[in-house]
Amino acid sequence: SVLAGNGYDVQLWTRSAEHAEQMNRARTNEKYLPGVALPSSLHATTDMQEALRGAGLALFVAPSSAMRAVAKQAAPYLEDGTLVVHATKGFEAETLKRMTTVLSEELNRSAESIVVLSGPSHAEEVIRKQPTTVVVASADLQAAEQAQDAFMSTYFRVYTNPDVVGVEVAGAIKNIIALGAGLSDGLGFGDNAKAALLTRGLAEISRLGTAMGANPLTFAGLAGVGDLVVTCTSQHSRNWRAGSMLADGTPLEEVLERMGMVVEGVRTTRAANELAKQYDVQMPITAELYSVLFANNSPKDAVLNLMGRLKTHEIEQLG
Ligand SMILES: NC(=O)c1ccc[n+]([C@@H]2O[C@H](COP(=O)([O-])OP(=O)(O)OC[C@H]3O[C@@H](n4cnc5c(N)ncnc54)[C@H](O)[C@@H]3O)[C@@H](O)[C@H]2O)c1
Ligand SMILES: O=P(O)(O)OC[C@H](O)CO
Repeated sequence: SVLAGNGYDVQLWTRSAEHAEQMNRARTNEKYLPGVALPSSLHATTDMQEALRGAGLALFVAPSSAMRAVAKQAAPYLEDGTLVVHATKGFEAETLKRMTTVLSEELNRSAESIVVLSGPSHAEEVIRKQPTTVVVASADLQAAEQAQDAFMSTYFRVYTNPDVVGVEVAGAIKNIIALGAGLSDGLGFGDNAKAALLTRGLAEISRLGTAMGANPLTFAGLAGVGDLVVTCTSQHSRNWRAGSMLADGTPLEEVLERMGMVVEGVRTTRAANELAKQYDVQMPITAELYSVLFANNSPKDAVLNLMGRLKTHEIEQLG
C-alpha cells in the first residue's frame, strides 16, 4: 500500500489463488485488513515469475517459518538489479539464523546487500495512512537509502541504520515480551507490571543483541523501544492478544488456532531460549515464558519466579 501510494506498480505475491482473486476483484484484503480499499496500482498474483519480472525492489514478508521456502521459490526469478528488503520478525527455528542470513543463502546474494525494514508498524494503521516511523538497516548504506527513498511518504517516515543485527534481534525478541505483556494484563496486573516487563525486557533484548554483535544504541531506537512499546500496548498486536488468552488457561494450540494469524513470539521464545544458552546471556523473562509455553508452568508461578530472583544491580545486568 505504501509503495503503491508512492507511484510504484506493486505485484503482491500470495500462495492462495482464492485470496489473490478476492483482492483483485474487490480491491480490498478481506481476510487480513478488511474494509480498507487497496490502491489501484496493486495487483495480487500467485505467479512468482510475474511478481518479480523487472522488479526494482522485492519485499519479503512471509512468516519466519516460511521465509526459506518462499525465498527458494523466488530465487530463480529474482533479477540481479532487484533490491532485496525484508520485514519479517523472527529467527529460523531449526538453525536460529536471522532472516538476512536465510535470504542471503537462498537468493545467492551477500547478506550485506540485503535491507531489513522494522519498527513500530501495525499493518492495520499503515493501510489507513496513519503516521508511522520505521527503520531500514543494511551494511550497504546505498541499499538502505534506496529502500528509504522507495518507502518514505507523508505518513510513513523511514530512517536508516547500519546495524542489521540489532534491528533484526530487536524486532524478533520484542514479540516475546509482548506475549508476556498480554499475559500480565490477562492476569489482571497493572501498569507497574507492564512497565517492568517493557524495561527489563529491553535489558534482555540488549543483552542478547550486543552479545550477537549489535550496537546497543539501536535498542533505544525505533526497532527497539519503539516496537517494544507498540507491541506491548497496542490492541492490534497478535502477540499481546495471544498472551492475554494464555492467562486464563487457554491451551497454546487453541490460542494459535483462534488467532488464525502468525504469532511470531511463540517460535521466537524457543529460539531465544537456545540463543541465550549459545551466547551465555541471562534472559529470565524469556526463560519463564518458555516454561509457560512449552513446559506447562503456570503464568502465576512464572511471575513468582521472576519477582523472587536473587537481588541484583540494574545497570550491571545490561553488560
Ligand atoms: N502485521 C503487521 O502489522 C506486521 C508488521 C511488521 C512486521 N510483521 C511481520 O511480518 C511477518 C508476517 O506477518 P503477517 O502479519 O503478514 O502475518 P499473517 O499471519 O497476517 O499473514 C501471513 C501470510 O503468509 C502466508 N503464509 C504462511 N505460510 C506460508 C508459506 N509456507 N508459504 C507462503 N506463504 C505463507 C499466509 O497465507 C498469509 O498470507 C511476521 O514476521 C510479522 O512479525 C507484521
Ligand atoms: O501483531 P504483532 O504482535 O505480530 O506485531 C506486529 C508488528 O511487529 C508491530 O510492529
